[in-house]
Amino acid sequence: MSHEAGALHGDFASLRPSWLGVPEDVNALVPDLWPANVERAAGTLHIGGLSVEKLAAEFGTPAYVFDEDDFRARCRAWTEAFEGADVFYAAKAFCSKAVLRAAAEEGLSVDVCTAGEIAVALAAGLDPARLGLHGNNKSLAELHQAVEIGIGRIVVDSLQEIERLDTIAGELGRRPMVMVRVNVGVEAHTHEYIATAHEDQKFGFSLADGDAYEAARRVAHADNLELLGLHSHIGSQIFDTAAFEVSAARVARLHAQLQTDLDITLAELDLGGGFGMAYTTQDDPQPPAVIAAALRRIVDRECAAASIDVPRLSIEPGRSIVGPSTFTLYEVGTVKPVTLSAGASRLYVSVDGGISDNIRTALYDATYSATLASRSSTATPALARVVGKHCESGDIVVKDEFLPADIAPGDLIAVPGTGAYCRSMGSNYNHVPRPPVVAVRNGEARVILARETVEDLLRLDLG
Ligand SMILES: Cc1ncc(COP(=O)(O)O)c(C=O)c1O
Ligand SMILES: N[C@@H](CCCC[NH3+])C(=O)O
Repeated sequence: MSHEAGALHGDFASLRPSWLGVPEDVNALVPDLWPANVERAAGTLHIGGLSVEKLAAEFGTPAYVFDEDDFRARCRAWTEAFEGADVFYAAKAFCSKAVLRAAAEEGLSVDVCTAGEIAVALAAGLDPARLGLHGNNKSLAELHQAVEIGIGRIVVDSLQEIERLDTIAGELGRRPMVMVRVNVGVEAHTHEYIATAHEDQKFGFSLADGDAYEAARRVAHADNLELLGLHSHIGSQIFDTAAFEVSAARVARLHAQLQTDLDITLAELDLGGGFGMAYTTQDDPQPPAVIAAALRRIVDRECAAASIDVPRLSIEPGRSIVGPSTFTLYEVGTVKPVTLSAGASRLYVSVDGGISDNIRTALYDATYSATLASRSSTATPALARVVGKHCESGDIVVKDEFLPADIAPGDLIAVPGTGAYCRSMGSNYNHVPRPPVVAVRNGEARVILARETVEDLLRLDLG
């Protein structure tokens, strides 16, 4: 069945965002939105030479399809741009043994923020000294474990935590490396829920009211803690280099002030993560080299002004490394044209996943794109919305996209840019089991995170 009639009729322009143009070729893949090894061959989407139909037949849908070489190349792009600095892969973006191991093989350290993420890193065989532990409410057990196994750095987030950590370290006879998370007060241009350095939120110590200074002073004077340096992270999915620059300048100034006032040397300065990636044509991320040059320039300038040595830098990108490396493969179930005002219609394309495998659209109003993956089509582009199978009208995966008007049940569609904060924030709402992650490398596919099953869910239901 074709929905061509009406697809481009009526006042449909008012239904789509201004940046979304009608594509000349609805089968074309917008470069930069797809993992490096994805192409359309004989009509069908392929990754590393494997067709999505073959992947769907072998692993089922929905499935996250991960381009491992793309991920590794992005790891290297950050380590090369930040040569001489430490790059921590932020495991919260996506955490599995294979991915943490790959990051470590490419020379990255790993940022973890719970006992669960620590467990995966240890199970992957990572050296605890290459882990950094974050969190605004780490439990006593988490702090104890971190000190006991010799985690490389613990980023403290409250005065209570400094006391707790000092006590635990004393009891264990250890002296952990500590960083102080500074809230630099930068209003980052991103969704409110993923900005972390405006004043009214839970992370870090305020720079403006002196809390950060006091926290660093207390760590420096604690009996059992070693002050490694300061840490700042202003939020996530940020494109504005100026926001990173202002933040780096502020935290570098505090770094210099503490060195002078307390007559100590702070070995390291961590500038956090949050670098944006492209989800649609409206996103234009800066390459790592540009970001690195801008940040280095600021830190060098501040250190020169204070006549102090430039500290070792570290950063913590998550999304910008793993996000673009993955697409989600769905099967289309039902296709429903919905007539809206002025006679225009929108095609509701329902897929076999939804808010349970990608909550970002609902939670942050995030934008994604999609393509018909199992074949190409000569049909007219129709304004479509990709929705899930959940009992929730906000269950939207892709809010606005042009898909061929002949899209039909049984077709496969692919949504790129789903490597970060999709599987890791997944749920089993409506008892929909979480999809697997299938890694493709050297023309071979393997499951690195298994599909959850209904049996898994029933096992937890004790009656
Ligand atoms: C402390 C910290 N570091 C790193 C990250 C990673 O951010 P992103 O995935 O946006 O690079 C986050 C998440 O925002 C974070 O809270
Ligand atoms: N979960 C958020 C990012 C928060 C990152 C952690 N501080 C997202 O999907 O964009």
